[in-house]
Amino acid sequence: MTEAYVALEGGHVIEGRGRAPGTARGELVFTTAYTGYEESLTDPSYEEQVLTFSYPLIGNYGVREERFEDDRVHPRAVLAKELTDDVAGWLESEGVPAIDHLDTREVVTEIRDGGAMKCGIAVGEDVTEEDALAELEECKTMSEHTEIGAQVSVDEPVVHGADNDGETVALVDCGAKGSIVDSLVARDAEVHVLPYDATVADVEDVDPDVLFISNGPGDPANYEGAIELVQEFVDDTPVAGICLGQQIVAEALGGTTEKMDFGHRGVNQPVLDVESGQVVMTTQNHGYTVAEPGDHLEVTQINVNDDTPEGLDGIDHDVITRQYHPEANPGPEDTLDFFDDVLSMAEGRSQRAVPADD
Ligand SMILES: NC(=O)CC[C@H](N)C(=O)O
Repeated sequence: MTEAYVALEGGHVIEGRGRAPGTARGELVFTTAYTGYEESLTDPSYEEQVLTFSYPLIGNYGVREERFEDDRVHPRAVLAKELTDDVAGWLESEGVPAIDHLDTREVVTEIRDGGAMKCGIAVGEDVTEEDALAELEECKTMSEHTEIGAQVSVDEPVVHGADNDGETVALVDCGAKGSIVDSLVARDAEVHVLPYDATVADVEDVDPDVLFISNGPGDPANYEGAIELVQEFVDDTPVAGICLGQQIVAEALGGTTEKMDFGHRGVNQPVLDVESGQVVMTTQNHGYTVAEPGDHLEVTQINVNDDTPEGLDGIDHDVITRQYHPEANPGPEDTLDFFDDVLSMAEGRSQRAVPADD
């Protein structure tokens, strides 16, 4: 039988059943999502993390490419109570180690008590606990991955919806989920996906109606280029952001971010809209949060469980951001209208920029 070990920060080693071979290391996190494993596993925001599914059976409806958010699996390794052969085979073909038949309640409890932590993974015929511990030894914290944007971003600009007549969006790709592009294109936007380190001139070339900062992995402080773009354009161009995008916008406009203990990952996180009093169910996947919004941003939505900021509006600029994932995939579609709000804000800019003929 294949050996399989997870070495947790502090040296505790958990044993399971090997489902896809290899060694790996990363930040150990868990998601409570009970559906949408294909979307989660292809979400670039999981780059450099090891993903534990707390839901006990993963893979019961197969693996289909049309549900992928990107063209590869992003977590470094996958842990679950039970993985189907479909998912295990997919992970093996992607070279991503996978382990099941371990006590995921124990893993989740360790993370809840100790916070998201480093881990080492070893799966294979001849691997030992020491191999997993050696991986743990080499593991970096998320904020030490200073070049993580380069691992997940496009290298060159890519245009989607070139024939659309709607607003022009410059989407800074810090690891964008495909569904963000799809949600904008479906609303008639022309979306210019730009590398995470796009320059001011690159954005000026697009002359966007809105500058949109995507989701993405790692510490928002490591995206200096995107932070500068927001500072450069916010006076004249509406700005939107999702997840990492909200954190980058806050950093750019005088707010601060901080690491959470174990973050929010799942598809039923309740969010309160402060003004309307309405609660929506949201998809989340983040380990950092906005700590202070600063003087230029107002918190419009909060997480019902822990009051962390879930939505920000510009006080003196056209800015809207969300900490959760309005594009769903996986998860509930309660908040898709965020994209309508972003494009209405952009329309205001395009009307200002193009004076009426009459
Ligand atoms: N999904 C995301 O954009 C994640 C944002 C950031 N990397 C975090 O962990 O908080």
